[in-house]
Amino acid sequence: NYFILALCERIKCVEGKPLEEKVCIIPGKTIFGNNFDAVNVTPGKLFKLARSFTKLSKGRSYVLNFLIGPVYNIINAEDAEQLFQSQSLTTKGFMYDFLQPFLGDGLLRSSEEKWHLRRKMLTPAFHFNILQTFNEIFKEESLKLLEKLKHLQHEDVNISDVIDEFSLNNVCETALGVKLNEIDGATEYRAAVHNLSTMIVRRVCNPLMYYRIIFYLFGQYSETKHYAEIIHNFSGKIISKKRKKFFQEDNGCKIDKENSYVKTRYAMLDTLLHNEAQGLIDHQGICEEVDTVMFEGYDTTSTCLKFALLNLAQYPDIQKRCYQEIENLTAFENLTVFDFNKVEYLGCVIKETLRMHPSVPIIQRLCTKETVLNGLILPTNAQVNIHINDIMRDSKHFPEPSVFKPERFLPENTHNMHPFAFVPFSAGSRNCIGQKFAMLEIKAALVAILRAYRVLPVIQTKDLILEYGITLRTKQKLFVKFEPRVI
Ligand code: HEM
Repeated sequence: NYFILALCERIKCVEGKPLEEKVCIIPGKTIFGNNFDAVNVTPGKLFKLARSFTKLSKGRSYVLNFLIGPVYNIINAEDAEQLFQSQSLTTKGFMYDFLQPFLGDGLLRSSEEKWHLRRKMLTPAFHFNILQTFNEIFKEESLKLLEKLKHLQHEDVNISDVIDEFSLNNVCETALGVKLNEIDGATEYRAAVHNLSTMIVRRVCNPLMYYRIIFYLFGQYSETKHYAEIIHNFSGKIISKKRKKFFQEDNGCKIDKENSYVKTRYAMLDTLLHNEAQGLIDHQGICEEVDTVMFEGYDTTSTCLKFALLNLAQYPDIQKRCYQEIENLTAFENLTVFDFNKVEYLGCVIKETLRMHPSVPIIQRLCTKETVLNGLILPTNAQVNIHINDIMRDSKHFPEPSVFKPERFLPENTHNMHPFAFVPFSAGSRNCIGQKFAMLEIKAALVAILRAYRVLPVIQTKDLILEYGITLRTKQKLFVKFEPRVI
């Protein structure tokens, strides 16, 4: 039953056939299974290692054997289908434990009853009517972004410097209902999120640090605690302040009977305070959800926006077509969610960006009991890695997968697309709650930028060295130039 020297329980085939007939088993570098394959690799090497496994397996999903349990790695849409449709394989894998000091048991990490309750609670905060009020925030922040770019025209701009702030401002104002620059400690907050992410990735790269006791004794436990405290103090302070205001102004009246219609500007925190008033969530629960939404909504969106700008700079013809699509739209301040939804080709550019450079390249599930999946028997504690990155680069579904072709996503070309071939936001019950939010925010920023500037390349996308982070990262800094349009 055991893959002996890896000290790992085996995955078996339902029909009792040899496992190799169903999946590829990646041989380890040592006789101890794959236990020592990734010791002390860098995030960049880890990304490369995963791609080398994909190459070795020739498009078949594959198995790795570790001391903590076997890992079934899904790399194609056909194998992902059952998992995404499963109602039982919804518990997150061990990597998400590293986020616990930071996010607690918020929506991303929680499971079963707690997840159901919280997902139901937060869903109205992403309703179309609420997105319309968020649209006003996205437009304001996009105009502020243009103001910043005015001082950076014709220069090589490190886009992280402007885009990260844009994205964090948006999520802070939509989640908490306050402008980031009006709050003390915003700079420290941003730095703490960044440092914590870096430390989590370092932990992922060192399997010894997966064991809590080793991490406490020899890892960066105290630094993790320190940065987590900065983050919690920041959001906790705002939550307490908003709670006072919420009850003074009787904001509970903002939501009508259907729990969806809002007349005034609204924040996700209002939804949570409304539920607190009904005894459905407590202060700690609110903090968990606010931290989760801030974290999930910040880095993911800014990563996509940065890659989209790089792609637009790289392909001037595609950029020109996007510009032609938006140049005659009404004044930016008046654009509605409906207007943004009609901007079809730019939407295809964002989707193609997410296909080639998904902000979240890998997600993970845990088998809490023996589980049958794709004809395999996965033992308790087996992990399932879903390589979103590989699924969306499968030439069966995306011919010439390394070529940037937004046309793939035009409606006439998507009729026969496999339902799980394009999954940047995951799929099934644990899909991304913020996907419409993200698409709208990214579109607003790109429409504002493209109407004012031509984006020019400084670096080549083909030269980028990709790295695993909590979100996709690059070894290099990302630069483009912004040249004002002469109209
Ligand atoms: C381009 C932008 C984004 C991408 C690519 C993205 C991708 C994803 C993915 C792949 C998951 C599944 C994670 C897993 O199964 O472990 C997820 C979950 C989640 N996302 Fe996003 N996301 C984006 C933007 C956002 C935004 C803007 C928000 C909120 C404002 C958000 C909030 C969440 C939350 C709360 C979850 C957990 C949902 C649950 O488990 O019920 N995301 N996202």
